Order: sequence, then structure tokens, then C-alpha cells
Amino acid sequence: MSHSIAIASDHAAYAMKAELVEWLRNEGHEVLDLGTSGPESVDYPDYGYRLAKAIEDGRAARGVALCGSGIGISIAVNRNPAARCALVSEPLSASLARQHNDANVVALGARLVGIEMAKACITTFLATEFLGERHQRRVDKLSHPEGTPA
Ligand SMILES: O=C(CO)[C@H](O)[C@H](O)[C@H](O)COP(=O)(O)O
Repeated sequence: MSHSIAIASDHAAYAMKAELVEWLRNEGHEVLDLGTSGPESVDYPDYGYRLAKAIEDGRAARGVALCGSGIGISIAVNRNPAARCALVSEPLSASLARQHNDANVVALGARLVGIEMAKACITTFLATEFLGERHQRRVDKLSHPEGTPA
């Protein structure tokens, strides 16, 4: 199944992003590359916000967020309520992020995870469906951080 995928990284993950963009396009996906566009030092929040906005606007259904550890950019993406970003380093977490959390963005750390593991995580993330049911109730609550009235 092909997807529309937005991808963004800071400088620490620029080389990984370039490889993943080419791979995802070869796999038949529509890829929106939101930068960064070179190895010069940049700030991960700018790219995380940009990626989350593309999800919010419907320009992409799924996202791939990359930085050195994956931590900073995942924090940035998750500041947009339209995004549910999961930082993963192996496929089981990528699968659970879809099945239980209906995550629409996967984050990876290019300084921590190799390219083949990154591809394995993304492949699983794109192929796995949300299970709904009891998980839907919990995901709905993520849109209401003020909490459920007692
Ligand atoms: O946000 C991060 C750490 O949580 C990422 O790993 C960044 O890519 C990292 O902070 C960038 O560090 P640099 O020393 O400026 O390359």
C-alpha cells in the first residue's frame, strides 16, 4: 500500500533522510521532503513544527521525523495536537505505535539507529493498522490534555 509521507530532519540526520527519501520513492510512496537540505547545523524544532503542520494540513497522512537521537524532533512534532509522534528504535515499538496509539509520525535517531533498522521500523509503521476499540477511547483523550471531567 502506498502512502503520502512527509519527512523532515535536522543536520544530524540529513544523510539518513536523503537515503530514506530515495528508498521511500522507490517503494512507490509519495514523499514530501521538508528539509533540511544540507549538512549545515540547523534547529530540530523548526523541522518538527514544519512536519507536524504538513500532517495538520493534510498534505501528508504519515510522517517520518529524524534528528540525532530522535528525541528533540519528536518533542517538537508532538507539540502540534494533530500529530501523534512515536520515537522508536525497533519494529515492535513501531507496530505498537500504530496498533495502540494510532501514531501518524514515526521518529528515529540517526546517531543511534542504522539505516537498515530505520527502514525496518518505517516498513512496519506504514504496514500496520490501528486496532481501534478500547484504544480509540484512549487516543481520543490525547486530544484533551485538560483531562476528562470527574
Ligand atoms: O534533539 C536532539 C537531542 O535530543 C538531536 O539529537 C539533535 O540532532 C542534536 O541535539 C544536535 O546536536 P548537535 O551537537 O548540534 O549536532
